[in-house]
Amino acid sequence: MTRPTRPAVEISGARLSFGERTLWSGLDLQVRPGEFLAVLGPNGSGKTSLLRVLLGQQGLSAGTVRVAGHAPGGSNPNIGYIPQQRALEEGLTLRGTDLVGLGLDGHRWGTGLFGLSKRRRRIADALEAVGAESYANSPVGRLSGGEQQRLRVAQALIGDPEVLLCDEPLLSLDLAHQRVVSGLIDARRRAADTAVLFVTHEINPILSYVDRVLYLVNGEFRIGTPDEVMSSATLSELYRTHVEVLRVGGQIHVAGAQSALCEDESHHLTDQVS
Ligand SMILES: Nc1ncnc2c1ncn2[C@@H]1O[C@H](COP(=O)(O)OP(=O)(O)OP(=O)(O)O)[C@@H](O)[C@H]1O
Repeated sequence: MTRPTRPAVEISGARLSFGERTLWSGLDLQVRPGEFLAVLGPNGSGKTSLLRVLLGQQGLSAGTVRVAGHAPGGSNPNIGYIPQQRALEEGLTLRGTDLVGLGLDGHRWGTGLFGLSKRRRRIADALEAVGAESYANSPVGRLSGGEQQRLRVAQALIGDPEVLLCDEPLLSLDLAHQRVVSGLIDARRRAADTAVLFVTHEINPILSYVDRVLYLVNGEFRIGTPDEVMSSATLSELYRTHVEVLRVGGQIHVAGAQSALCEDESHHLTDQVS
């Protein structure tokens, strides 16, 4: 599919405040078609809120935003969304094919036989792309976290979105599944020029895919390549305390500012021993 040449996401002069508290302000960001942007920052820095703004679920306090050429809100079939990983209820009898088919809602499909068979084909292709064919007819509540997550990726990608918003899609997946899921997302943006905004606490599993980082801390932010943003100088400035960034074996390890970063430590240790 040919993508428009305009930015996939355009954010200008954006501010989001709740009462006295400003999560971010003066945010200007343009995300290109096919670009992979990682959104990083400690708990409560406003990463999920940014996705909610792009989805039209949260209004800005100031500024403007356009996603796939439109103001957010309504159902926008040009946006794919992978929500934060939550285990689906065990008793849920919905099958994988049904879950993935929900991703086609908002798209126009004929109701005749042709429309239905086209829809079935589309669902089968999406399931195949994430390697989920073997469990596509099982009740989703009985599947493992990794299997459920593959189905969510298929659901988000089935409409061939221009913009893919991912909220911690690797959370609670083991390393092998982290690689599979992040690899699928990367493959799609390369093949179809899909812009990816990927909220995460841990950059290492996706480091080789990331073009730019948006790092949010305490009302401040930096935008740049991983080398520009993930440096001792930049993070020390952002956290207003000494932070040491080490590159070891192609991975980034952040030390210091323990209280602000403590949740990252277990992930770093996991990665180090792998
Ligand atoms: N509608 C709202 N009204 C008031 N406060 C809100 C609202 N939505 C979010 N917040 C607050 O804004 C802050 C940022 O929340 P957000 O979920 O965006 O952070 P986050 O960076 O995604 O955090 P985490 O890493 O913990 O998921 C939190 O302190 C949250 O309580």
